[in-house]
Amino acid sequence: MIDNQAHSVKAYLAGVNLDDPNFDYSMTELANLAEANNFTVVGSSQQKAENIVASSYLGKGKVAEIKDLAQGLGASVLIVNDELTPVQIRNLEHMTKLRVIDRTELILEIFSSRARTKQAKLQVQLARLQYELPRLHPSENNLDQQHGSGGSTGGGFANRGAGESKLEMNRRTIGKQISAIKHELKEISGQEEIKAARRNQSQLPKVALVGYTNAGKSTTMNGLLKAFGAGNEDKQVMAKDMLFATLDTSVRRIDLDGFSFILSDTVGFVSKLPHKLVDSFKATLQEAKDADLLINVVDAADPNMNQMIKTTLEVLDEIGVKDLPMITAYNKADLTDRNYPQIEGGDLLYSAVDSASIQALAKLITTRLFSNYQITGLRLPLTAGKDLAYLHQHSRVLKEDYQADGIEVSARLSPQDRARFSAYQI
Ligand SMILES: Nc1nc2c(ncn2[C@@H]2O[C@H](COP(=O)(O)OP(=O)(O)OP(=O)(O)O)[C@@H](O)[C@H]2O)c(=O)[nH]1
Ligand SMILES: [Mg+2]
Repeated sequence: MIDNQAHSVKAYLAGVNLDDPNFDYSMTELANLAEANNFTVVGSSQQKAENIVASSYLGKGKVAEIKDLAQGLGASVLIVNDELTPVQIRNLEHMTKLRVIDRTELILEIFSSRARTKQAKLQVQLARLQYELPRLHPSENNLDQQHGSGGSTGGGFANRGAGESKLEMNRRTIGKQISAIKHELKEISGQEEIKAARRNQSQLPKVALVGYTNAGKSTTMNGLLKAFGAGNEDKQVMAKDMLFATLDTSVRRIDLDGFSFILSDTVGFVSKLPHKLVDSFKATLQEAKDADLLINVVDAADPNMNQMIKTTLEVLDEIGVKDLPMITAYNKADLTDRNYPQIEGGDLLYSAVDSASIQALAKLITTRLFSNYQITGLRLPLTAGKDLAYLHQHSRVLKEDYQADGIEVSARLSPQDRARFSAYQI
């Protein structure tokens, strides 16, 4: 565990640049992640190279240079821009005399400190244990370390045998914890009420807010809820100026004029999001996979906007979201000098805290989701209670009139539902 809550610890950053055009941006991100973890970033170095050095990530000369610079600036921690092997971390710590933290551990740590619900906590714990498992080392008393009570016990040759059996025990314990958590997560997602809620939700079109962390997804959800919350206006989600404020998925029904859909808000993205983390957040990200329309919320006031868009598209690809219709929603226009709200092509420049913007977003969603829906008149037999219930769940029923020979209904129907009820059309 990274323990820097009591006072801000000074950290030095380092990264290997393998001729990556986005390298500078990834270092900016690393600094933001470090600061989100309460570190004070005092300096940063990069090494241009063709390969990562297998034993120590950075080359020897660079390590010596960083050691001097970091010490001169009073840093006690070195944060590196990639996920390192256990050997690389140990060697770097040995060579620099600094505590070395890699990008994955940094992100895991932020997720740990933000997790509030049981599901989020279990998902983070799972990712953390999976990260730690291959990093157990015979010379380290890892489980003690995990509970914050000790560091390396520095196993020499003499206690190697004891160390190895301890290692086996630690591996077994972590392995058991991993299966227990997987089991518990499965149970949570299998709970009947959640399943029932999903079934109900699946009747209406689904829209998912996705995007880079801190772009304004939750604020956008709150704006739509406030204006069109269908009686759930007070079910606002948490929006906050920090990385990864949201770690769960919230799902709400939105009733626009004549149209309804299900809106979800979920965890934000960052580049090089650790695979294990993406993997353990599968359930949370499911909503985005099931969506009929994605709203990619972008911070239009951030100079790195284009890289953030690229990052979001990469993460979506990684979680298997492909070829879904998408609106790019350029948020925080109030922090730019441009006029808003403004619809351009299929996209929107807006501010999530501006009500005219929220109306424009709603209109755009309507156009994209419901353009081929039509108001349809039906006459159902009086015995068609099931059909009527279906219509209420799947569409917006605008009129329902009981007459002697049947129920006259007017509803806004998708092409599929128009075909389904064609026999009853009037
Ligand atoms: N000025 C301005 N600030 C905004 C706007 N939209 C959101 N914010 C602020 O941006 C910060 C992040 O907003 P959130 O809605 O929490 O962002 P998010 O995308 O849900 O972030 P994560 O859940 O952390 O990934 C908050 O401080 C919001 O108040 C906007 O249109 N204008
Ligand atoms: Mg959020």
